[in-house]
Amino acid sequence: MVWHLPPQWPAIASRTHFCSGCCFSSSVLIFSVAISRWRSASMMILSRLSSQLGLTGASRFEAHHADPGPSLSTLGLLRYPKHDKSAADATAAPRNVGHNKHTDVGSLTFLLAAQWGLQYLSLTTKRWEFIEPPAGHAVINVGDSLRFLSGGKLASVVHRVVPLRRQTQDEDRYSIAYFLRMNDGGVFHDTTGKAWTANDWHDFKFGVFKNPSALDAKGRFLTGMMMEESDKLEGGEVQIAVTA
Ligand SMILES: O=C(O)CCC(=O)C(=O)O
Ligand SMILES: [Fe+2]
Repeated sequence: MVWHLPPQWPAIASRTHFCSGCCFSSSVLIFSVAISRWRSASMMILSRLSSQLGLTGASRFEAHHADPGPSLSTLGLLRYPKHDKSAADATAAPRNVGHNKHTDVGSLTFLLAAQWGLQYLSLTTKRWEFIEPPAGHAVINVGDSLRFLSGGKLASVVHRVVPLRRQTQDEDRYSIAYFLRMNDGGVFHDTTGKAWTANDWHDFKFGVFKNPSALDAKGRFLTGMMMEESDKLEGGEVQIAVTA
């Protein structure tokens, strides 16, 4: 889903550079306004989806995302450092820059990025396809908990971040993601019928991100059980995990 950002919303979507010092501290207010607006927009989307699916009362998606939580909803600011494997100092250059294939842990993700790099796994072509950074818009992903809560009626997108040219990225890439997550203790069932609380699923999946080969050799949890049958991709796999 691509979401149009109204012009009066904080102008952070088109930024292609942030430093961790002055840029960040001068942006705290902007980020808090952004979080509040993205949360409102996310709740509106949840409400429309609940109505479309005929959900009522406590089974509506909004009921699992009450404010104040507690919840693990969060804002992430990601930097993918530039690198060039063929450069003279290639040994010192960052390697394996990107984000490995995954589905998002929570309910909805509001993703802003002005630079290329995001790919999704097309269920139609069975290939990784680049998503053109949509100027003035956010990309919105359905995450695992919303997919499971909806009993599979809503699908999560398997996605990853890769350098545009395989070994080279000419500039740092930045993205901002607002992750709306269910209230702690909220329960859903995965595709095997196993019950999880939202926070247990979050913690388990972050363990998988850190150590996929030990905890999730088949990539089932990484991909929110979206790739049970169709893990055959054109273009091969890349193992990438480095952001800063
Ligand atoms: O940086 C991006 O464009 C995507 C980041 C992402 O998929 C994530 O943090 O879950
Ligand atoms: Fe993601």
